[in-house]
Amino acid sequence: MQSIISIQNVGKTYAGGFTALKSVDLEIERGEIFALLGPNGAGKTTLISIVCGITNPTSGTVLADGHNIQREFRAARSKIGLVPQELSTDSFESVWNTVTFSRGLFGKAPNPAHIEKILRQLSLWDKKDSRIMALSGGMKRRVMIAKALSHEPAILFLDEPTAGVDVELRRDMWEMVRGLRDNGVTVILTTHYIEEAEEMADRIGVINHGELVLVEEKHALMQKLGKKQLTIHLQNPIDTLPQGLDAFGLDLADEGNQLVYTFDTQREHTGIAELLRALNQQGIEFKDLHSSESSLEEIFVNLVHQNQHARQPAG
Ligand SMILES: Nc1ncnc2c1ncn2[C@@H]1O[C@H](COP(=O)(O)OP(=O)(O)OP(=O)(O)O)[C@@H](O)[C@H]1O
Repeated sequence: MQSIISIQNVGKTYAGGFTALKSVDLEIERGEIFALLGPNGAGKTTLISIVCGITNPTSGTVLADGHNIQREFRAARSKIGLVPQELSTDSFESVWNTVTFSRGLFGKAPNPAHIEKILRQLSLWDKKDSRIMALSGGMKRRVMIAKALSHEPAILFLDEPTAGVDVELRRDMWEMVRGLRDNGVTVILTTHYIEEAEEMADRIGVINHGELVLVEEKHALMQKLGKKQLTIHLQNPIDTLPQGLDAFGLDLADEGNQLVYTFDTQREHTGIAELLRALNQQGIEFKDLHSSESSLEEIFVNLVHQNQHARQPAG
């Protein structure tokens, strides 16, 4: 099946000569939640702005549901809802009028039932007659989402949707995004909260210095790059590691009370059985074992770090 968004060879050099995107290729599948991660200034907003037709690329093409964003702007844009990073809604208008007006901008016939549905979904129904400027920051953010959904887009972009919102609203928004996906909407979000990507995304793309350094299904990514650690709590502390355990690359922790064994989740044999046998042979007794998996956050930090090292000139 054709991807809902096709980004081919997209590059962007700003007027001042700064290259924010090099040559990005990315296919977004219909109905997925795709999280775009990257440090500040990596090029996430630039990429989103190009896909939404707000910024022109210096090279390459973008198709939204088969429509070229530059040559067929109206058709392509009508497929897209965008919730920008900055809250720009601060008017005297009511919530209802604001959201209804947004729909009209896309040339869609009025549909009060649809507007009511999204306001209810976003817990804004009882605020429908309130002026935007009288709402809290969290409520304003919900209005931004309602506006983006007003014309029934097939694709929703959320640029940092939960920056600065409280935990409750964040959870509500995750719930809402999942609901949208269940209704067939494709969601692309950027976030600095790795937890958010870990919780929500089907696939993850990592962008760094204007390059897409990785695109992977979330579980595969965690499987592939994740490391597991086994912590062995010893019966009696030891000062040094016996030579017989050299092959395992163990670390001594907690003043000799713990041994930490790190292994790749990808490997067929974890080596745990051998390690436990070796401990037994060395007469090292333990009272507890505890294993943990690296989080997406650790994986992400490693990736961005590696990428930075790779970019530094040798010498
Ligand atoms: N209009 C512009 N003119 C010149 N440079 C720009 C312009 N807009 C963005 N940039 C630069 O392009 C780079 C990428 O910016 P962009 O906003 O896309 O990053 P981002 O990944 O969204 O960052 P953040 O996480 O901080 O939002 C930055 O170095 C930024 O300074």
